[in-house]
Amino acid sequence: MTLAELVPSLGSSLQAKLSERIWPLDTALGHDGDLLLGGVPLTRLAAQFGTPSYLIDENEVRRRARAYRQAMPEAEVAYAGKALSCKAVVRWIDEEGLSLDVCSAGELAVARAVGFPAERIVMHGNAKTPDDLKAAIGYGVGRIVVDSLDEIDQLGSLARYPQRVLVRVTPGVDARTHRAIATGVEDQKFGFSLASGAAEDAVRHVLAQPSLRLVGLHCHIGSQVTRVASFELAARRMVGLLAALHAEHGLTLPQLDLGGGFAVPYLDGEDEFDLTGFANRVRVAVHYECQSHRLPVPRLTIEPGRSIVGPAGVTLYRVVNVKQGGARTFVAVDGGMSDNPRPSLYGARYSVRLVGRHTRAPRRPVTVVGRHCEAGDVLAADVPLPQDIRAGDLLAVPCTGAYHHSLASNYNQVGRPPLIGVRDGVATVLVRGETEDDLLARDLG
Ligand SMILES: Cc1ncc(COP(=O)(O)O)c(C=O)c1O
Ligand SMILES: N[C@@H](CCCC[NH3+])C(=O)O
Repeated sequence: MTLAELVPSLGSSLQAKLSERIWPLDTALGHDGDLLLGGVPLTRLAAQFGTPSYLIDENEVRRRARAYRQAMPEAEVAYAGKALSCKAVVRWIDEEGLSLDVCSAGELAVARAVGFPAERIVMHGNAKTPDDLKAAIGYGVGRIVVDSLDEIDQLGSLARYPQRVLVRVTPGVDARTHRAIATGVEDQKFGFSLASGAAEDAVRHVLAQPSLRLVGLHCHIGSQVTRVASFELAARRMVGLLAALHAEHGLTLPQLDLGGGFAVPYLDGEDEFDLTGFANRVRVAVHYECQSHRLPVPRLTIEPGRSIVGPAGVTLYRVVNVKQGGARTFVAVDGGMSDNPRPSLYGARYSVRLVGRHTRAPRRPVTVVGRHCEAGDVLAADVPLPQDIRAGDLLAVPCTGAYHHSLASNYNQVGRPPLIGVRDGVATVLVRGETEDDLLARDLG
């Protein structure tokens, strides 16, 4: 069963729902080609907040958070804040009873600002700075996931017993995702290799630090992972390591964190991740392996980021011009790689929809490009849009809630767009957009 089928919609709408599954569940068709997100017309949001704007549907985020808890009630679900971190979203996550994965003092500061319970915070990072570690210790975060021998030494001298830690392990599992976001394979910067014995060395190193208390192991095989079998394999290998540590040190580690990485569909027709299948197969694999090694079953943690917030987000753009260039028609919008670098980084593909007017014009493939000074600033190649698309039209891009706001830049001195929350017909500015004054204020000349 997929996440969309697991939990019924929280909100209700009298309007017709969109059949495409890439929009938040409550997205409704409005008048004259408008769409309603969280009960608010997109044309009204564009008029009120300008474009580009990031929109996030609060009910969709909450629904997804609940679906994870429901699919794995025995596990801890820690939202990965790197996907989208701001006070409101972190507050929703807290209210839904999830834990939180942070990977910098900055992400922790957001959690602290809303009083997120420290014991439900896990800190990650392959190169945590002394400031990151001090912030984590200062707030008393529940667990720190150590990722290098240097870090273990440093944390050992900064922390007071019992600072709980997990060791990040690279299990040697190829999750068959984009190379830049595949983190379970050998020969890369994250974690300690299982195959080489580095993970067991790291455990010995932690055990030698009197201020640290080892409570478990962690792995994260990558992001936008579609294959449940990859998670299952990683889980088996991790239990194998728990068993080896039990044999060598007599250690019974109570926690096993299997990371995040659950894929979401970006294009209509792409499959939803099989969340129930994942939960069942991983549960069975862990129980089976534990039984065969005569180990107690550890408490599992999973860390979904993208799959909690990605499909809850929509970005609005205004068309600036339409140009025939060689073989292609370019539709240039008022945003681009500064608000969405994913196409340039990962070759990510998106669907684009004209909003706010009806047209009978046939659709033809166009290339939606941004405003930045790079030929590679393409937001969506070969997407069908009506032939009469023109300057001033409003475009909406779904599935932009994860790794858009958090990856945004100020390239070409462009201010980052606002983040607008929508829920039950009400829109709220969650993070205001950056102005030229904001950018100039940091420039001390
Ligand atoms: C340690 C860790 N946990 C969780 C995540 C969240 O991944 P995703 O957003 O793909 O669920 C990441 C990012 O890939 C990560 O590095
Ligand atoms: N930024 C990546 C995901 C990184 C996951 C974090 N480890 C993306 O947009 O797909």
